[in-house]
Amino acid sequence: NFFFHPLSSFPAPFYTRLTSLPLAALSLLGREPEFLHNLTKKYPPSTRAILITPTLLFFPHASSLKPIYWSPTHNHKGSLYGTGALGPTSLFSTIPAEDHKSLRKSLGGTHWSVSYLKTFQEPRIDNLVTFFVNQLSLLPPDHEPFQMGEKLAQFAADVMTLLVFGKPWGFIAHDRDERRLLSAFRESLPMFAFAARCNSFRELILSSPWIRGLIMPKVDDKTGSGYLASQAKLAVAQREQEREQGIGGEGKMRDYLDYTFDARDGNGEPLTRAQKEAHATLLIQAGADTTGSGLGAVLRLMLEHGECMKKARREIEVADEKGLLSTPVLYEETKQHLPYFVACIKEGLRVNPPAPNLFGRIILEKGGTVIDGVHVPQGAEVCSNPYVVGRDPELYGPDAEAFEPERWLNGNEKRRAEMEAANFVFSMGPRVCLGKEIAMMEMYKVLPEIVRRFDFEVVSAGKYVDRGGVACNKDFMVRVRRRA
Ligand code: HEM
Repeated sequence: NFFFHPLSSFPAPFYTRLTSLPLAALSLLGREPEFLHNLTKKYPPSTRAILITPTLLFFPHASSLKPIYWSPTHNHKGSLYGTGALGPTSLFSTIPAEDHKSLRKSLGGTHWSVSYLKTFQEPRIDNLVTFFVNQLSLLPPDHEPFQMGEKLAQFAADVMTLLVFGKPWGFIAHDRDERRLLSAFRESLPMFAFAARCNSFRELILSSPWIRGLIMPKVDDKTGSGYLASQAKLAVAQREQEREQGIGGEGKMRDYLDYTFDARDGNGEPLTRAQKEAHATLLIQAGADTTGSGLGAVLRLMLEHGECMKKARREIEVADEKGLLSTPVLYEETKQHLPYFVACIKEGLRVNPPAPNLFGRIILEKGGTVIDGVHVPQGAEVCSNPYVVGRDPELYGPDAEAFEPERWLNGNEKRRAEMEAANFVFSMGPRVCLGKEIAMMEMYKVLPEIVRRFDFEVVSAGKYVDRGGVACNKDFMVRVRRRA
């Protein structure tokens, strides 16, 4: 590793050059994002890439994102995805670029676009926003403080179960983590993140069918991802039956499971049952806790920065006085009439990205390639991380670490366009998050609506904590009071 490895000439602390264990351990402890950020600061700004395991090259600057993630030739995912953490292979865990391209073509489509969402799904999300607000309104003024981050994650989980299966699972109605969907997922992630980074653990231990049998979720589990997989199985079987009987399909309110029946693979064949089930499972896993984390982080940061909250609330009041906002607020209204609130959302996601993970890609080009001015040999695994590139002083300036929504509104237009283009919260390029617009729609609706309706008493400020690549808002405790 020190002398003969093709990546040996890249800068690295001796311990990351020696073994992948330090990074894996830091990830297990939830310290990876800060570690990478601090590591970046230890090298001069001219350092474009750092070796963070003996085989993994990390690019900390925003200028590296386009060459890594937009290149059709490096769309091949890296070993970080090889743990099977999310169950059977899905769009997310499909490694080869070509296979991904064809699966994405079949599962993508206009039903992921903003205009589709506004027409067909926003009214359904409105019902959940109203229900969420009503449930909070029922709390007595002296109620016990509760975990606001959890509440918002439960809202996001209801939205996802509604959009995928046609019915929310009742997270908001029962005020609990139904079937431990969120907590079981969170508990499993650090171990899988460890396995993703620690080459020997993954190759020697996780590849054993016996060990996999022990730790992987099972469809007869009564909770967590195993239960989710069993529900996806059941739902796919039911839809098949309904279609055979001529019920459902066209004309019916369509949810995302329905669209897996329309999807065709590269040969024009329908997806297999397993593919449909894996996709439904993936959408919930990828879209519930991540969106919940983002919702919690934005609200937490706004409350932490009282001036921002004041400004955002004033903006809502002015828009309300002019009669510009519906109840609940529509996506388009937030976009048009609440620019400061939108800036708070962008800034919150930049500072506390919900998925502060390493997104690895393999360089397959013959002779290697050049990324951010450095030559990377063929076969190397490269990655970046939204927490670190979101703090790149070259793009965001000396106050890159501060929460300053104004940066998205004021100043140089060219710089703002560069910031938009370098937004890595949802990744970018051919493997960009499929549900980005759904997540943004949730943010643009439920956050302004609760800020409009409630005062928040922060009992415990809470903090941003990484748990195996998905962050949460730990101990963010509030009391809420309905505003007049
Ligand atoms: C704030 C919330 C969210 C964040 C931060 C987020 C982040 C991401 C990121 C970073 C990726 C790319 C991973 C990679 O390159 O390997 C991704 C992929 C994906 N996300 Fe999201 N996501 C969010 C919400 C959602 C929602 C709501 C859904 C579903 C409706 C969703 C579905 C997916 C899917 C299916 C993929 C795989 C796409 C592909 O590989 O083609 N995500 N997400």
